[in-house]
Amino acid sequence: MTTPAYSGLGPALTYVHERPLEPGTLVRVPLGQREVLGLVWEAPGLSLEGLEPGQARAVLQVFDAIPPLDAAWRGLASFAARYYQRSLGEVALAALPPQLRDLQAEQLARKLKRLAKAAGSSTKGGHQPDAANSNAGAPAAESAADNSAPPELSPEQAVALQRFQADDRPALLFGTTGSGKTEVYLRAVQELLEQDPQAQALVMVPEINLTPQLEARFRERFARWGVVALHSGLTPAQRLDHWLLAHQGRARILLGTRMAIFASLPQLRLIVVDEEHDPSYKSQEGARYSARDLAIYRAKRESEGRSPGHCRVLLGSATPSLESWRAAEIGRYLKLEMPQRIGGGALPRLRLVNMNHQPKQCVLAPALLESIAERAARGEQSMILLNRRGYAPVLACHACGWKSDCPHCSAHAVFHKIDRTLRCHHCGHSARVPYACPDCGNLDIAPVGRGTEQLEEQIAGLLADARRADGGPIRVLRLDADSTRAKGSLEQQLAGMHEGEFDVLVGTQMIAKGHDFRRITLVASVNADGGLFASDYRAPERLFALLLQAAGRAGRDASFVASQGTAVELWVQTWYPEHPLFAALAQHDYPAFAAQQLQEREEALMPPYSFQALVRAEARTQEAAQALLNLAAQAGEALPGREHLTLYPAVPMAIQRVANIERAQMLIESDSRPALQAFLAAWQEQLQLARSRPEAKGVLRWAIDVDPQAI
Ligand SMILES: Nc1ncnc2c1ncn2[C@@H]1O[C@H](COP(=O)(O)OP(=O)(O)OP(=O)(O)O)[C@@H](O)[C@H]1O
Ligand SMILES: [Zn+2]
Repeated sequence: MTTPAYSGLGPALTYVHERPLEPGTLVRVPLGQREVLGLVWEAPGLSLEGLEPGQARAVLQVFDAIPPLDAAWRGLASFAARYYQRSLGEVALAALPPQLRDLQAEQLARKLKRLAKAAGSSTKGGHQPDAANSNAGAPAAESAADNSAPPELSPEQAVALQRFQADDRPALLFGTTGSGKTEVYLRAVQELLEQDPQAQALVMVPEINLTPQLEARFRERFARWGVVALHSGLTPAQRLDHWLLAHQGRARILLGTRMAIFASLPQLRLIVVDEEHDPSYKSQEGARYSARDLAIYRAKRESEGRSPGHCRVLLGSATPSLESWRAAEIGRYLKLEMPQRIGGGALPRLRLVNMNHQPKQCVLAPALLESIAERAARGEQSMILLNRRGYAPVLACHACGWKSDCPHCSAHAVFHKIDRTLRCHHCGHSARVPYACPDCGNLDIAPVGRGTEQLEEQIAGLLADARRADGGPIRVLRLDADSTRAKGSLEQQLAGMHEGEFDVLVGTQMIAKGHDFRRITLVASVNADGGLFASDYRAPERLFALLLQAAGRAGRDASFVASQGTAVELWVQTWYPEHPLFAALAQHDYPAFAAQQLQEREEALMPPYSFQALVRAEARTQEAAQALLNLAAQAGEALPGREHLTLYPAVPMAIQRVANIERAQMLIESDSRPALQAFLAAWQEQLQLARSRPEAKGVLRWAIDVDPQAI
């Protein structure tokens, strides 16, 4: 009984083999005219009696050079498929390294031999696998010696670690920015691996490129145990190597992005989820799983039949998700707190800039600009957050009202001055900036609004006369998805920032995340207001986290701050300085903010007090997309769980058309997770049936998003 790597096939398929195969064994099987990778799955109740010879096809190859995927892993895949409403085959096989699909059994066997040999020759002890070094396949240069001695834990770190180890619940490490959460992760991993010579640890981070320091620290300290990485930036060959090393238990530490939650780790005993609030843990395609939520499930599943705390989870954040925060408040998770920064440094003081009182058209308030210049002159760095890339979000003609809309999407094409293009950030459409207004011929078309490209240009202009500490002109660095497209450029630019090559860092949310900048003393946010009034109920939570995380990049080196005699500040330019969000921000009071948000959510019966799913349909016309959802909703009236659910009418998505495809969505809400789950499982059939109705002609696809993060 195997499930091939293609979705939409429904239940597993039956194959025969001359000898029994253990569940979890990787095989190659025929499927139609093709030969595909499959996984042997348990099929309780399946009987081969009465099966005519030739009715089931034969397994072609058995990958017996590696052990089968274990029961806990299979349990995780089944659960994820069920919970996120996808087929088991899709989830299970998408969780395997893609290159495995193209491999013959003997090729795999050869690869394993090579890996084993590399491991044997690269270190005396034989524990450090060559491929553990993710640096583009370069041979492992580091010796197996433990070359960096861990620092002594701060009292708060020591208490947190001790309490973590004395409990068996999932733990939420609520540690302020710069409180040294990473060191707690490192120590938890170290003590586990020392105490259990087999144990493996999984450490997840939102985006690995953003935290090269974290990766470096794990590699330095734990080289002897084999550290491998798993993320989308690896070559297919590296990904396979790393996966195999983890699967064989030879790499004992796996560092990865959300996809790593599905890695095979037969001796898994600890899962760390750093920056657990980060939206990137939720997949936005295929099975829309939350790696953080699956971490909780996986640890529980791994502990089944063993001691309760056999596999532990450690979530960490200075701004936890409200879901995790609440779980910690009610004792479902263990709450660990580290309110102090390492070195006792202060958190930045909030300075709200009331934009109603600034000179007209001002980009940065004069006082802010002055403060940035003064800091640069003293050798301090500043960081300016603007969560919008490009030069301007739209070009407009003031004569006729023409706007630079994307021809394929219901969205503006963004003006990028660098290459004079209009680029759609939704479908990727790109066109040259027109010389004159395409509608009326007016030559005077102008950018409206501001993106990072423009901010970078303006700041450079505004600070043209200012000087850095060495007397040279101020250097501005811009970091966003555009400036870091080339491989390695993000790492390189970040390194430059760390080394003090730049005075001002301008960028999107990627500059606010996790970085341990040592010389930043000022952080400014220049267009946060959008988040104050957005329609998505998660917008305030996102905005608060973003601002607090951004603020957390400042003043991280207490002795530097003291020696400079400087004031560490968070500047926020806003048209709404009275907004209550800023009062909580001024106090750096996440618990107060969370309490207020949770109260609102409870009153409105929003998650985490209710459970949601979003069904999205894509079609040639908006009518068809909506019709599919509405028809399926009608057909679902009698399904199990329905009485506990609210189905809202289908509506166009916020960006209704992308790449000429119309998109609609329907929100489903319930106060009962099991009811929602039961309904969704049964409802898929109705959605499928609704597709063949004439009203739904032109529907291309639909998908369910359980626990959606954006509505
Ligand atoms: N016990 C310790 N002794 C000395 N320095 C430490 C100790 N623990 C951590 N540090 C240092 O403190 C700094 C901040 O630590 P870290 O980056 O882990 O903070 P964090 O809690 O992850 O913050 P953020 O949430 O902002 O990412 C780092 O430079 C780290 O090397
Ligand atoms: Zn577009």
